[in-house]
Amino acid sequence: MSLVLDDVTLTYPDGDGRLTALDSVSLEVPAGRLTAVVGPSGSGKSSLLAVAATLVPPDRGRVVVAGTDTGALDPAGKAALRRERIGIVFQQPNLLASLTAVEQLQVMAHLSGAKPKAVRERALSLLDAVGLADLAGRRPHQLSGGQRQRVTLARALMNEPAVLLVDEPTSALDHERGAAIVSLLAALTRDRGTATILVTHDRTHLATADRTVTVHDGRLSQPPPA
Ligand SMILES: Nc1ncnc2c1ncn2[C@@H]1O[C@H](COP(=O)(O)OP(=O)(O)OP(=O)(O)O)[C@@H](O)[C@H]1O
Repeated sequence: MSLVLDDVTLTYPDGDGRLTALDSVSLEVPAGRLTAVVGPSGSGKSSLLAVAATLVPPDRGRVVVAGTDTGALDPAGKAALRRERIGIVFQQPNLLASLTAVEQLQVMAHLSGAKPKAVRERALSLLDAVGLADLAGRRPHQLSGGQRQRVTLARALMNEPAVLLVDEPTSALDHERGAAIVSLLAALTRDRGTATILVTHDRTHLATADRTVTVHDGRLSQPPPA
């Protein structure tokens, strides 16, 4: 298992008390498999991703990323783990306006100490994998919304993450382009062997996933009926 959440509870301050965003959540995401997470607004989906990304520590329970129990890590250790083992894709493609597509990927490897030529080759090969081989020299304003989201997917894979966390990547896209992004995500998950979580509100994407879990009031439940 590349990502394990074991009996995770997360609360936020709420007036005089605490709001339980995740309630004893356990989830195992194997390498090379796409797990979709669905649930109503406010049910805890983003909180689940934030805990899995080690951005928010749980009140209770364990988060194990690629065999590392993250509870034992200090902030620097968590930052290194995020950099080296976790790829994150947010709802909006947060690309840097002044950089070309290939440069967006190259900056990810800036701290890794890899040789610039090898970094550029990897960046170009990932852009090829997401169907953008011809657009490597374009800046974000010269790309469509779907193309920008493809760049963010390729960028998230730059450091060969074991875990890929993807939050509503299709919310800014029409249905057809959204479906194409999810199919691409499923193919990349299998090809690259990442343990992938996809948060989505679009149930038509679920057929593409290997497994679906539903969050309700911070609790995970079994797959919904098709
Ligand atoms: N930083 C925070 N402080 C306090 N409460 C929070 C915080 N972040 C989220 N919450 C609350 O925790 C619960 C779960 O929120 P979360 O963002 O995880 O839900 P979600 O399923 O991702 O929602 P959406 O689909 O609308 O994005 C909600 O009741 C929300 O109001």
